[in-house]
Amino acid sequence: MSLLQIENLCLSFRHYRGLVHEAQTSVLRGIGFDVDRGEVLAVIGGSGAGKSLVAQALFGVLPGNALVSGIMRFEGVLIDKTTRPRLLGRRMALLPQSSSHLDPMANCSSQLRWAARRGGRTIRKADAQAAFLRFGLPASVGKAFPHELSGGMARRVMMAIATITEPDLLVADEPTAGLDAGNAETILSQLRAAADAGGGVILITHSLPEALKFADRVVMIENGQLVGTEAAADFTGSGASLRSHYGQALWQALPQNAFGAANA
Ligand SMILES: Nc1ncnc2c1ncn2[C@@H]1O[C@H](COP(=O)(O)OP(=O)(O)OP(=O)(O)O)[C@@H](O)[C@H]1O
Ligand code: NI
Repeated sequence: MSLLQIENLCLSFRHYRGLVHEAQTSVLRGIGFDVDRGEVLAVIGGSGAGKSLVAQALFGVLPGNALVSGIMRFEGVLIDKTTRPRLLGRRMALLPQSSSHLDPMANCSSQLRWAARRGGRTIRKADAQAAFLRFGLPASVGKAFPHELSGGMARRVMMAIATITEPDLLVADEPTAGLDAGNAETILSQLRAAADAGGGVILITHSLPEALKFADRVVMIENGQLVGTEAAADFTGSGASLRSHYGQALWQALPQNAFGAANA
């Protein structure tokens, strides 16, 4: 049984035109994919494609004017209002795209401890320091407030928070945005290690090379629709093994392949 199944996920936003006319804008249409234990699944697509909304729908953190339909299951159990609170933070955790999700009024160590407690764990000072160190952060970061962090540090603090309970499913929404190559590699390697240890990981990214280096499969989203699911290993050579046009186009668009094609 898959760790996570998403079937026919549709999402639209309700808004008003003028004072009385209600309209709906459809932003996700018929999205479906599975994630298995031991797997990193990359969700790739351009800006505005709908990647973050898939994650927000899964975690139930959409704005009030969102209308969602479709089926999501965690280990076969339907994710709904009753089951989701038992899963969040314990069995599945989200690394959000924006660091505005950190509480501006609390230091990083408190936020890490809260996350652990929400997931049913109590951590000691040494555990907190070790969690920060895993992402290249000094122990002193524990006393820092979010406004004292650089963008890349804030992202790494959020990663420490998301992973503190060792969730079965980790969804990382553009985890390397704003990070230098070394820190990006650290985070992506930790995601890979979480999957290799038996968890499932969804890696949301713009970058095909990043996805291919760390993921097993790649799901492609364009304009709110799924336009291809490919094994990462099929992005090779001329791309003849790729089943989707979108996958082939993405592969051909990589600079090294365009160079190869020009010299073929
Ligand atoms: N609260 C909202 N109300 C209305 N439209 C929204 C809302 N949030 C997102 N959208 C729209 O839904 C679409 C998908 O947004 P989403 O944030 O999922 O894109 P994304 O693929 O994550 O992009 P990026 O790579 O830039 O983060 C966009 O067109 C966006 O404008
Ligand atoms: Ni996004």
